[in-house]
Amino acid sequence: MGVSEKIKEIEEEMRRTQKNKATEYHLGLLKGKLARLRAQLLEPAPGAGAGAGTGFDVSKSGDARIALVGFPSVGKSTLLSKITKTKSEVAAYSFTTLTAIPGVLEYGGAEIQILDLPGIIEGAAEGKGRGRQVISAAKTSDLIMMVLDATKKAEQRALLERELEAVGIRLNREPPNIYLKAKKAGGMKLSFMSTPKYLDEKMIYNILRDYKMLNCEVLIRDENATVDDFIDVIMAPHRRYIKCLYVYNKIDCISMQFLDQLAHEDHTVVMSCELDLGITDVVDRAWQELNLMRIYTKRRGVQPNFSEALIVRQGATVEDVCDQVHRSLKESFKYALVWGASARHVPQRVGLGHVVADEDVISIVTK
Ligand SMILES: Nc1nc2c(ncn2[C@@H]2O[C@H](COP(=O)(O)OP(=O)(O)OP(=O)(O)O)[C@@H](O)[C@H]2O)c(=O)[nH]1
Ligand SMILES: [K+]
Ligand SMILES: [Mg+2]
Repeated sequence: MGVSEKIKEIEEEMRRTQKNKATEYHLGLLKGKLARLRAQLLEPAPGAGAGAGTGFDVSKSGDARIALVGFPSVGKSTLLSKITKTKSEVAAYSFTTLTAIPGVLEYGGAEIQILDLPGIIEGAAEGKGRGRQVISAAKTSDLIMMVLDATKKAEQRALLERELEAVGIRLNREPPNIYLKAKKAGGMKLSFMSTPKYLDEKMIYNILRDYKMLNCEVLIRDENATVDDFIDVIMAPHRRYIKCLYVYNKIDCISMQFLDQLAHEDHTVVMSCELDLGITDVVDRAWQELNLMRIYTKRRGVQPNFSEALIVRQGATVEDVCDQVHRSLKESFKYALVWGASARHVPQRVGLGHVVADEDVISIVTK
């Protein structure tokens, strides 16, 4: 029996099994098995070369990567052509795009790689169409833009989410607050910060044994942790926690009332590529979700160059900015002058520990 068939069988058994106190442990084990099989599905078979589990052969470039994921003909390629200089073929029929098409979005001196991907359909995670390849490519991104057709049924979003979940992508979530460390000896050591509501010792020991993790240390820090969370922690190398922005396209074809409803959902933006509506909003929101900041450097007496930015993560300090310029810069650092949102007055004289803000201008003074 192939892996896909085994997965189907387990899913079938889970559907048949009634959820109650007596079946809870059995269901927990089935979940664990399912997670292992799904990970296997993504591993290319030995000797298969760059096969099933790998994404498309596009190397990463720029400061971050955004993947456009969605059903066929929702407007992914149309969007790529709007926000980058790359032209990806657009047509009214499904599967117009057959491979990954990279483009570059320039955003105030930052360069973001946008990957236009083939459309995926239900069953993608199990290998339908290019599904697995698309999802593997999505797994390498810093942000998934899930492009949705506003005129289609609301289920499309949940369907896609399920496909991404099935291959270990967790959208807009943090890793579970559970500590797990494999040991060489000493058996299974389990402790809790407070009594968990959805997990008990028996369940955890069962799953650990099933995964042959007979020597390990577990600390459940979150009382709301579930069996799925615990399996995610065991499967950590196969899990990716990625931000997702839901982008509803074709709002030119829906009522104002429905548009208003969509626009108020979390992590959601609406647009019409056809009418050129909301595109800048989509780009701004994507930038926000990436949680990056653009810092412009300025030399004494010279205007800063706003077409080139240093890209740092949210919470970065002047020290991180120095490291971006040059690895040894902080050794000769004396102080920095800062203009912008993080400065109390401009310019503010600051040290290495100063936390910068998006679009700050910084002048570094060395010894
Ligand atoms: N009404 C309307 N049609 C749109 C809009 N944006 C794109 N389209 C149309 O939708 C169709 C599909 O667009 P594509 O960009 O090829 O869609 P895709 O998601 O890349 O499709 P695949 O590559 O086949 O997965 C084309 O006929 C577009 O002209 C929009 O905002 N409104
Ligand atoms: K299309
Ligand atoms: Mg396309």
